[in-house]
Amino acid sequence: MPVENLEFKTEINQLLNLMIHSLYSHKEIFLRELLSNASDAIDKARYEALVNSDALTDMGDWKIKITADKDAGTLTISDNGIGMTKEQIITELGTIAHSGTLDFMRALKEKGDINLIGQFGVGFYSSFMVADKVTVVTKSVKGEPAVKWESEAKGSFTVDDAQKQTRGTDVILHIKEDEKKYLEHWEISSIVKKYSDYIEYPIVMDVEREEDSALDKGTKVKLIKEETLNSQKAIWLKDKSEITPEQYNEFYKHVSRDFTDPLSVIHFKAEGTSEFTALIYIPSQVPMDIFYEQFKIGPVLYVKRVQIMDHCEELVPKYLRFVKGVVDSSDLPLNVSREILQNNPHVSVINKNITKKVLDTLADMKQNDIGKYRKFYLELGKVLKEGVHFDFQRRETIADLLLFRSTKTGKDSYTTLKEYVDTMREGQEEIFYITGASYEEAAQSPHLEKFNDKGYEVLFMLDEIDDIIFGYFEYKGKRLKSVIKGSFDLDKQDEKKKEEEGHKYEKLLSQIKNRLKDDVKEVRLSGRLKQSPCCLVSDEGAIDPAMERMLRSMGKDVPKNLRILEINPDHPLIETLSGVIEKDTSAADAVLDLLYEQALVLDGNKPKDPALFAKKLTELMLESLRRSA
Ligand SMILES: Nc1ncnc2c1ncn2[C@@H]1O[C@H](COP(=O)(O)OP(=O)(O)OP(=O)(O)O)[C@@H](O)[C@H]1O
Repeated sequence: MPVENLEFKTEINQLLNLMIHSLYSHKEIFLRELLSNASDAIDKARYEALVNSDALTDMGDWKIKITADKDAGTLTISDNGIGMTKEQIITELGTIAHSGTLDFMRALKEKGDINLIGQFGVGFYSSFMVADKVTVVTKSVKGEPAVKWESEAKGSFTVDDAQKQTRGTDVILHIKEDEKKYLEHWEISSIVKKYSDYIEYPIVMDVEREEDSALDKGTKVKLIKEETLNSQKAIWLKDKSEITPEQYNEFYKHVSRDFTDPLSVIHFKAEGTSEFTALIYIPSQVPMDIFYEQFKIGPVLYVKRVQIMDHCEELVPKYLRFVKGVVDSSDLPLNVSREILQNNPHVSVINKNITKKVLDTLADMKQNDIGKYRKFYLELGKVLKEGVHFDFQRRETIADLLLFRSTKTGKDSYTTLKEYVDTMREGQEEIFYITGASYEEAAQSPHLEKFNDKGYEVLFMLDEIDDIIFGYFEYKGKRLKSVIKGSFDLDKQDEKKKEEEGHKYEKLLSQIKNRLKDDVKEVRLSGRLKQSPCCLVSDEGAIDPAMERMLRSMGKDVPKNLRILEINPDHPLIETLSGVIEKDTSAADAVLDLLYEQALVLDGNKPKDPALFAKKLTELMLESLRRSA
């Protein structure tokens, strides 16, 4: 076939430009990435051989070979893995941008930090940090002719026929003039030890050694010997005492594609009805895409040391989707399918065990190292708390792990549900909470006035999903109740007073109802206001306004939900207004409109008609200035 010249996809081009000009200080990671690709390719071939016995005849002797040719200035990484067909190599290495690349470019734009590279699957392209040209020669397990891919990362790559008899891939790096140290045996060997020691296939290299000659005693001869650079033992199968914290961290970076050290390591072996080993990590940073649908959930699944699946979502509940790691089961069949996984008793035992271990680890951290726990919570608490809604059995255990700011903690401290309940006012039957977009917004809400006045603590719920999670939750027999929904009478005296005032304000209430009939469903006297004249509240079972706004911003069709306007009978504005309306029913209509618009603003909304609102305010300001002029 003639040589084909193809263009890289735009995003890949941008990435390649970055790689070529990168000042990133850990360029050595290119080798880690290529060895990891080689190991993945062997995993795939090995799996293929196991489930499809016709596919590979020469299975076994799996190996990754590194060859440094100082004369040619090339470093070659060869594997006898699955290989690529022509079609695959064009898509995989040029025309589709893997999600890792896209996420990396996006993160780079936001944070401008090349160090983020370790977090994303930009693996192969990191070769261009040390090479000015890369050639890939590969032969697929599918038996198609071998292909050669080549590029200098200048916008395009070529694809051509190649001569290669054996299955697998050779990645040949033409090392840049100033990166020649990567052709040295000691350098390569130390990088392999540092990053890729746990790779379970031998990573070998030909090394020249001087040895005593067997033929001519007393003389030395130079011999080329193949040496294995890695210890090859799957880290999760080693004894804990044999593993250093650095090795644990390095392996974490390998499985998670995160470049920061993990927050916690959980390594355990289960024996009994189900036999498995798990090496699970809690990350220290929230993964960028954790709230996207395409986020890959679950640890890598191995069955008897054979990698079966990159991410096995059946092994962890969704609210623990931030955990990364490896599970190696001795009970599952090698050709395990998604259907088998969904109904397999061993899988549910593993899931239960991991869930318990992670929750226990978090509880322990919270108890013994609250600083570290807060760091975890600020990053990942939002995901963990989904468990209160979805994991009925463990909802109180998870609830005990949650931290809240409240009207009593201030901005920088936290309380827990347990502390809240332990210090509840006598006779208080419910746990009060307020939703809001920020601490400041919630803290200044008029809905809190009476609660503050009477000394009731109110928890702040600042994530959009909070109302859904906590709206129907009971903790130790106490219901959680939103202070912006339903009506409140915080003491018996208030109730009586409201009855009397209801009579006094009858005309005012009916006039407001009349004036705002299209905007609010009800107008009533408030039991929760102290300083403000009015506020908007929802019915007990209604959707939270923050949630409603979020759904609308996502383009969802949410039915219009009329709110209730509550007015404060003790506020001088309301009293004066009532006096005016008693004399002339419609004399204060403009003020009633403003009152409603103001309640909307306080609620985090725009006024109904911002231009009209501004005009009315201007008129009022002018009037007041004229009076004092
Ligand atoms: N040695 C290899 N043998 C077979 N296929 C390979 C090899 N190296 C790369 N590939 C193919 O090229 C694709 C792109 O590789 P790249 O390193 O850029 O990203 P990735 O490995 O998919 O992502 P990540 O680095 O997150 O694992 C791989 O998914 C794989 O399909």
